[in-house]
Amino acid sequence: MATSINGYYDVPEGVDVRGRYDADFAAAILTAEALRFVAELHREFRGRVRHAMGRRREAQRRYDAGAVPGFDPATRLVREGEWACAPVPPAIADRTVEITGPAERKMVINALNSGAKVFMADFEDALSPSWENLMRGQVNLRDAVGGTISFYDESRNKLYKLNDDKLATLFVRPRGWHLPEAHIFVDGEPAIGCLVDFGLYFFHNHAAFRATQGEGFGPFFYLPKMEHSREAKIWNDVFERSEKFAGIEMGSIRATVLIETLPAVFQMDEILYELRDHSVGLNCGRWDYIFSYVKTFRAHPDRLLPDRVHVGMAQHFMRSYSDLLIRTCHRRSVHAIGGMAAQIPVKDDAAANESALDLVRQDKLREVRAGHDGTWAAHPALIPAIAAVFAAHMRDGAPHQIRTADRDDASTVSEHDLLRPPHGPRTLGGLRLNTRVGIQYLAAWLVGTGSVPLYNLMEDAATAEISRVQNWQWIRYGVDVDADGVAVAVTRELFARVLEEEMAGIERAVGTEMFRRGRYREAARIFARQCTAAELDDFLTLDAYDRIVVLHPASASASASRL
Ligand SMILES: CC(=O)SCCNC(=O)CCNC(=O)[C@H](O)C(C)(C)COP(=O)(O)OP(=O)(O)OC[C@H]1O[C@@H](n2cnc3c(N)ncnc32)[C@H](O)[C@@H]1OP(=O)(O)O
Ligand SMILES: O=CC(=O)O
Ligand SMILES: [Mg+2]
Repeated sequence: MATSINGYYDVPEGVDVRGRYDADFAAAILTAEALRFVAELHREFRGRVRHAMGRRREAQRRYDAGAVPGFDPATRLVREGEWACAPVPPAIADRTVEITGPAERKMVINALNSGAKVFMADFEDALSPSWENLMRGQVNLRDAVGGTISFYDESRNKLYKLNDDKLATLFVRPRGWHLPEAHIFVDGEPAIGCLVDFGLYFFHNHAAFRATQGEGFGPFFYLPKMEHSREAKIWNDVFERSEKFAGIEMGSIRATVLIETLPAVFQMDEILYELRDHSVGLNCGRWDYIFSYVKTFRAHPDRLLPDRVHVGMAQHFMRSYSDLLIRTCHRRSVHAIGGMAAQIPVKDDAAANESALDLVRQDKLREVRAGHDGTWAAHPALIPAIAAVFAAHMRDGAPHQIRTADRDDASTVSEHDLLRPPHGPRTLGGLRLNTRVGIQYLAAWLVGTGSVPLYNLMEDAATAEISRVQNWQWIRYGVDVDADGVAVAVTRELFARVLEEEMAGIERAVGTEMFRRGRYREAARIFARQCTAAELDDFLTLDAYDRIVVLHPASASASASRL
């Protein structure tokens, strides 16, 4: 039932919705019952989330004082013990190609029709978390699960709707634990963002999903940016609480955790253990992982990164991470999913397009040979090539390699392997590229677009973070970069000049009118402040979040407090 009173959302006790009123949101998503469910999750788990965020800060203080992350002696028995996660549900035994993308209407339809086995609808790296994007995303997913989603593109006179068969199975990625939702207040504080994403989606879709997609299981989730198994335990308890609420069997909800922070690589067994009844594996979130390496070691000038383009999966620390992840997952009977190659189709240059495709194929070949059970695709046009590589190289023609690639050789991967600094050149070109990309990404994010094509690569929040923290690191330690054969120290002055020149370059490239209408100057100010801050900010998107918060009524406070 539509739940509005004179253009206001009908909210339960203690809940205040400060986002724009929209009759569709009120009718389809922000019902009093759904908001009550979200508020109950928030109330039950806020203390533990706050504690977990505090423990993150404590750990970072230890790293800042010279410590390095490592395996926890207290949980040795979990790592060494023989146990397995619950069996993989049949509906997702085959996850060889998973397409990802923001929960935007046309993209949701295209992704579900894409031929991929799974579609991960993203409220995280690929989505700018504005009120409109989040709520429209929820409406889109509800229509997708209900099978009614369609979209009419006027400019093309084209109607988008779901295929009759072979749709991808839906996973949803809520935001990380650190982000608040400033448009929904519970008991006077902003709601925990990921519990809003999870709670609204679960409330409206669990029954339909299990009936039409999950073959009795589900809904399915991807869980981002965790740093410790205590955070996985919170998710596990959120799932159990939700299953009880819905009256469905324990273990119905399933989730794949992204291992995309450096501390988490030492917690993979522990994370799977906490989620053992709800787990369907781990994923190599390589871009946030690189970002996290810099952030974790922000006080360690002996661990500086080379140019972003050189920090690939062939670096020793990245290969070790992927190998250990595969071994850990297969030992616990779940999928080890690969990551995202950054290359996307090049539209107007056949040769460049072929080389991009070739780089994607090489990346996927490395993954399937290493033992990954599936991988990510950023764009539908990449799916046939990726699927072909996996089909040709999966061991024994099975839908996964859980039992055929044990990777016991990776049991020797050590702390030293996982932490070994990457090598490669640092160049002025790298500083320029970081700056150009970081500003353009942030400008897009501020106007509501969370994933963009830039210089023929996919850029999202995770890749933009690398640009930001790498610049910060180089400025902070005044590193020498190669400028056409001459060593030049990166100073604030050099960065200021680079920024000015890159802004001029962006203006030339996008045109004066677009530059004026876009939020490039604001993006440059935020990016510059972050790159030159005395202390490295935790997240670019947390700092910039207040700038996309639009409250109704306007009298409400515009500032989201930190969790
Ligand atoms: C680090 C990480 O977290 S990775 C995971 C998060 N990142 C992502 O999910 C990125 C997903 N990919 C994308 O957003 C886009 O592909 C981009 C931004 C990289 C490229 O976008 P564009 O250059 O605009 O794509 P392009 O114009 O080639 O799109 C062509 C068609 O493919 C569709 N398409 C492109 N990417 C996707 C996708 N990921 N899912 C569904 N459809 C897609 C477009 O909707 C478009 O459809 P149309 O022809 O019906 O209009
Ligand atoms: O979320 C994925 C990543 O690479 O980051
Ligand atoms: Mg990520």
